[in-house]
Amino acid sequence: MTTVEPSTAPAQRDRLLRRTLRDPVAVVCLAVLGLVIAGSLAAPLLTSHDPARSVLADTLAPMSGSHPLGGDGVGRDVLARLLYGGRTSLVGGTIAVLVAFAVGAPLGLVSGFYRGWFDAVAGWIVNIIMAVPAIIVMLVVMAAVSQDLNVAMIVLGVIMAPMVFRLIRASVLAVREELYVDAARVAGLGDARIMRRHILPVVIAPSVIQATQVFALAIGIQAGLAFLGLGKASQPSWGAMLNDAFTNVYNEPMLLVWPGLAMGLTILSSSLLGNAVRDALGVAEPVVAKRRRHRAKAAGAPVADLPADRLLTVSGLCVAYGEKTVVDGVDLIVARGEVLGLVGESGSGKSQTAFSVLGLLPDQAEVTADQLSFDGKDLLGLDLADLNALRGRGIGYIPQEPMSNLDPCFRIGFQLAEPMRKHLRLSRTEARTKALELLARVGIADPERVFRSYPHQISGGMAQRVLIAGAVSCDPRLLIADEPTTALDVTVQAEVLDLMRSLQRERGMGMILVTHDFGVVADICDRVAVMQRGRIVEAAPAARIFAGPAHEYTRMLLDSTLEGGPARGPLVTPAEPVKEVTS
Ligand SMILES: Nc1ncnc2c1ncn2[C@@H]1O[C@H](COP(=O)(O)OP(=O)(O)OP(=O)(O)O)[C@@H](O)[C@H]1O
Repeated sequence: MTTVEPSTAPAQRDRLLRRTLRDPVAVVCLAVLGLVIAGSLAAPLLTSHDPARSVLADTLAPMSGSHPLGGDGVGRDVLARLLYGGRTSLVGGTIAVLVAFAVGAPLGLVSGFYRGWFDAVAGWIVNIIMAVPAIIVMLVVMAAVSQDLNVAMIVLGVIMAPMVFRLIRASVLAVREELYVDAARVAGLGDARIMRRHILPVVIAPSVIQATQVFALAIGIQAGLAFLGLGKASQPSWGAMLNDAFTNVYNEPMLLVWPGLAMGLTILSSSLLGNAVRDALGVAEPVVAKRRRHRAKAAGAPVADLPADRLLTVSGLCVAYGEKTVVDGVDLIVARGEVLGLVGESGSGKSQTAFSVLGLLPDQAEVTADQLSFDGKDLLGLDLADLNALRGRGIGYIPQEPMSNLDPCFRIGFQLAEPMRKHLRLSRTEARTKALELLARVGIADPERVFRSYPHQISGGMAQRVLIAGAVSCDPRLLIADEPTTALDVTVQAEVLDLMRSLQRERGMGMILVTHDFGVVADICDRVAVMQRGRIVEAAPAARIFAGPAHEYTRMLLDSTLEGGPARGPLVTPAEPVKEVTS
């Protein structure tokens, strides 16, 4: 097995920066924020005026060489107040973010991870803080403790900590139930290690967006307080500038423009930058790209040498999570129009293999392969954009849980039409027509109604038909179906399998059917690869497997299916592969 060096934190940061900088919106936002930060840091160099000093003669002074943006209502230089006011806003926003995360993040992590009495007490305290009217508390603190706007920002940070707490707690709760976290526990990893490896990476992306929101909100609230006249007179701020500008709005309307513009641009840029960073974090690190880069250095078999009918070639595929190898040197081939059953007990690595082909594994997965090619294209050389174009168009995917794979917020029609508009460049009307045809094709009696429905308004069987329609909508050459019938009623299972088989024949698609059920294999598969503990132990035409399985593990799986008996425990056999005999 070829191994990939675990990526270092600086390398991850570099990758994140590079990905963020690929987004033009992020670049503009960074430029605006950079200007605001540079302007406020360089304020003493850019202006010689004291932002708090009034000169009667400069009251509402027009723009001039000595006052590039003029004077305000009490004769202070507007440019100086704008630049120094930026400092107040940026420092205030940063204080609020730091306090909110310093209080909310550890509490959220511990509460979500350990639950129990700590979670109950923390939840109770958080509810109390959230019930307190924030603005009144800040007014009281400013009146009783200090007029400094930074003190108000500390209070604001504490008041916003519950938002951070709830977000982080919810993220931790979502991930702590995952099987792989249980596996890490069972493997004897300590809590700190599990948190660092499995929990923190999940929490970072939502935290980034939350931090930018808290920052933007804090700047707005700070300006609001200053607008109300709070804060020290010696502390210039954009809010105080707005206050002065309103007093003189009829005489000098431009006074409103500068602080308004500075505030608007800063708040907008930090929010949009948060979205861009979140997107960059959310785009799965090119697990596949990792693998590709790795492979690019190695001499893989030239894709051009593959037989013309070969659709997918997987050779020497390995997937590891830290010390744990979950796919260990898997070789698979799928010919055009062929249905390959990938069979094995739960946890044998079937889904991980399928997700490797789709490039859908999480960041933590270390993936390597001697070869991974699809339809004559070396998947190892594709960048993320090409891979995205390939998913849907080249490779379709049918998941196990139909309901959780449909977004409850959008109508079925929208969810079906959107990929077609993107991949096939169809107009809204064309995509609608095609979606309705597809719904009819997958056996939905009233396509119009289902098209207009939300996911909760249809049954599980219908939802799976919708997902099948979606998977074939962009005419993929390979369909990967991960236990597509497991979540369905027995009576619906056979219909869905029939549907998949007829669609596959009619469109000549290759298919990988991930299943643990030999009954399903018998129904639909041409060839079978049997997986045990991350390895293919036997691969052969389906008829040959049914006639006489060569590997003991295959025999055991087959027996348990045919007997219809209770599931047996895992069979401990040497995972020695039985080589495929090509027919
Ligand atoms: N993110 C992860 N981190 C660590 N281990 C993981 C992760 N995801 C999956 N695994 C582990 O990889 C192994 C293979 O999982 P996989 O989902 O491929 O099994 P499967 O054969 O498809 O089983 P099932 O039929 O139950 O889905 C399992 O032991 C699983 O716990």
